[in-house]
Amino acid sequence: MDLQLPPHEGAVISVVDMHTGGEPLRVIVSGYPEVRGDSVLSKRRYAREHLDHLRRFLMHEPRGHYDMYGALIVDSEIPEADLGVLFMHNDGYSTMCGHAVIALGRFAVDNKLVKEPQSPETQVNIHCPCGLVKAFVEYSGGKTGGVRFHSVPAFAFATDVTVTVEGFGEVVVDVSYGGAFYAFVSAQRFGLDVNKSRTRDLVDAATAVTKAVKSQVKLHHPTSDDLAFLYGTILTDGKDEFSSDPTANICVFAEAQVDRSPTGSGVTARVALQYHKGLIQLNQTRTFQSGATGSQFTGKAVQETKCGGFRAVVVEVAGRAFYTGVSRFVQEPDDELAHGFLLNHQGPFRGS
Ligand SMILES: O=C(O)[C@H]1NCC[C@@H]1O
Repeated sequence: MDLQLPPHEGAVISVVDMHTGGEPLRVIVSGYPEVRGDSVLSKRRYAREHLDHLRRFLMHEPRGHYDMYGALIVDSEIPEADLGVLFMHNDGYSTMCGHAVIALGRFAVDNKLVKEPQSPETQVNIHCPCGLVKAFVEYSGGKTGGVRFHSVPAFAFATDVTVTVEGFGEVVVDVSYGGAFYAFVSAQRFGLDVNKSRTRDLVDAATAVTKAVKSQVKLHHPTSDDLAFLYGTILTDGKDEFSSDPTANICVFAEAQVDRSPTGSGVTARVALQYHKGLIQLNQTRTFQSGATGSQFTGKAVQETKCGGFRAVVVEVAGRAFYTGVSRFVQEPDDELAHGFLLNHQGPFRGS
């Protein structure tokens, strides 16, 4: 059967779907209008202000779902970048996304966005809103495989901060930056287990922490105010001391969105925190496991550096991404739900 597109209005948007450790990545390959701006950060602002209907069209139902994630490839103003990217989720636009970098590394090599692929690894420089991230993609016999990346300087922003969390009282959290800011706290503080508790309970606790930190801790980033916001909360199993055993965490980000992967930017921030506390040394590789799916990334601090006045580290994160499909999305003129809506099991219907 020769599949035809139905009669539609507006652009046809083509995507390639992938996943990294279970976390989806919808890579937008054509159909988007020009994203204006003279930097990746200003393009992020432009997309938020002028093109947000397209994010909802692709991320929300009926084409996406509550926990969908996307990447829009854009031009970068940095000469050494092979590509620029904007990240999108259920509520807006992120500044860093490790699971997406792992998938995009493969995508870039497979789709010849880099010059000549090299074996055993091809370097892909991806300009994310937080800065230049270097991905190293396994490449052999014409096939791409696992990906490791070096993120932007990561640093512990504040440790042992007491916040008052609705429903839980005073909670002590750490705040760390790995291209995006996260609050970290052991799930045990809420009587929960990141591997065994109901996802809904983990989401409720993490969301309450996010709300508290957002209102009670003022964040700042040395290079741009656009980076100074709390992206989410990561509940951990509390096993921060170095060990060859995996340590589990679950990341709840954006609007109570649950990462299926161990969270590349979260692993970056968590390694920076562990390094800051003297719990891990340079080049000690730790395995991080998703409490949601059991999928794993590895992470290690590879170099000391600075970010403004913060002592920072370059963190290497490694994982594997897979392709799941290719789609072309359209909108029929008489479809009242075509613009996208969100439904989760806890809240009311939210049309967009
Ligand atoms: O791997 C990561 O860094 C991302 N996954 C979804 C939330 C984060 O952006």
